[in-house]
Amino acid sequence: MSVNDDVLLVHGGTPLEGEIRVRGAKNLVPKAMVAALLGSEPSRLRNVPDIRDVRVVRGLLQLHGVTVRPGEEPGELVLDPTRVESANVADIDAHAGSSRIPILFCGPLLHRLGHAFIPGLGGCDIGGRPIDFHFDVLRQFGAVIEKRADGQYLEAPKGLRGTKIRLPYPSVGATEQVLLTAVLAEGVTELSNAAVEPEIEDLICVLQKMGAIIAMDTDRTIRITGVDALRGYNHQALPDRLEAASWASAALATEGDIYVRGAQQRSMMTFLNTYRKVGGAFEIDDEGIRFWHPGGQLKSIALETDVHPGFQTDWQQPLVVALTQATGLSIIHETVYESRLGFTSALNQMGAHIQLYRECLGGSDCRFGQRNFLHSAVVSGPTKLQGADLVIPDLRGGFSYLIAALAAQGTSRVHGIDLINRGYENFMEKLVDLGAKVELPGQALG
Ligand SMILES: CC(=O)N[C@H]1[C@@H](OP(=O)(O)OP(=O)(O)OC[C@H]2O[C@@H](n3ccc(=O)[nH]c3=O)[C@H](O)[C@@H]2O)O[C@H](CO)[C@@H](O)[C@@H]1O
Ligand SMILES: C=C(OP(=O)(O)O)C(=O)O
Repeated sequence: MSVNDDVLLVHGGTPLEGEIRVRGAKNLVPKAMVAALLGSEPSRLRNVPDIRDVRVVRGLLQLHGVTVRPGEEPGELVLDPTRVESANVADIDAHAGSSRIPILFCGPLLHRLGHAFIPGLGGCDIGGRPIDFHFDVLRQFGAVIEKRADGQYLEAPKGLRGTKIRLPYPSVGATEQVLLTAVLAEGVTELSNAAVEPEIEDLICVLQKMGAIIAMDTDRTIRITGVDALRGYNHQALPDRLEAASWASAALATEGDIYVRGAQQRSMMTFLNTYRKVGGAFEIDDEGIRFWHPGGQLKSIALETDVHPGFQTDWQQPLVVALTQATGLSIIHETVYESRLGFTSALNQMGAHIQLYRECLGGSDCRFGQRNFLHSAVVSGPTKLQGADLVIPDLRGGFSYLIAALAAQGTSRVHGIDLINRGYENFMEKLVDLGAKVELPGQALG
């Protein structure tokens, strides 16, 4: 995509109507691809979306000697890790790209090669995003970590041994780090205060198919019994509940009606409850979920993001755009990332009334109270939005700006749209299919 392609003109005021499809989850697929590194034979992953985070991990795996090729059905990848030991790894930095995933190569590479090099990480700029939990748990397994100018170098001189770990916070990435390391470690690992997001359960399903022994208790404890070797897997990735919720929020904000094929009730229950409280309508069938604005006024709500089964933080930004159209004061308390509300200043430029606070507004005190982070918001609505010049700050913030521009009167210029390709497959085609009036300057869409 050239620099000029990275701007989208959005002519707002048209409800989004029609059907789109979501495929495998951005927060599962790249991790399942990394899991293939642990196997002694090829794995098949189905329902793989064509998004940048998948391409980045594909490049990293290939660099490590994994052959990745399309399978028989569309969206299927076959990952063959049988030649990892003979790979000559070079130029890893160039492939790290914008994703968080390279950190999850640690355990699998330590098992296979006895060493690993992890370059700087990407991912959304929505808080400090430290990786201290990852390195703490790897040390507990027996890894030795050396910080170098261009990244982290790891070795496991005595191999990796099962251990008892308690996470300070139920981090998704650190839980996955433990899973991907413990399955081939010697002995039993007991992880408490683990994250239990649906994508983690799906990763556990992948690992169990490979031959791992993993038990999940009801109290955030996961017990992994290390095994000597793992096979390949054949797995259909769970659908992207975060993308599905983004389109649901778009339907609400634009007074539209969108059938999201692939959306699943089970992984979206908390979102669906909130959607209903706001006044959004939905109807669930075996193939997907239809989301629509039923007419009348939307209702303001108090919303707190949290780890699963709480309200997922990645659902927050798109829903906030819809809340600018709700009557009264909505309160948002972001408890997962300290800086995930900065995107609201552009919404204010468009006519929204959103005030940020350092205090924990809403139900509970969180890690960010008293620490000077603007992590609570009060949204006062409804407000008419006007088109504006917008610069995309991060993945979900970017999609939120698209929704705001579509809900607004007039034309917006949305800069930096390529970032949205990191987690939304074919989003421009989907917008066109839903009747959005969008154009890439100098090019026809749809
Ligand atoms: C690729 C992927 O799956 N990304 C998801 C994953 O990110 P990711 O796995 O990076 O998020 P985590 O759950 O680890 O982060 C949650 C919190 O823990 C903190 N933390 C995390 C690790 C660490 O070593 N130290 C530390 O302090 C973070 O700063 C953050 O405040 O889960 C997030 C929370 O559901 C989602 O928003 C992201 O979309
Ligand atoms: C924060 C997100 O992703 P990542 O962890 O990949 O930056 C996201 O998907 O909203």
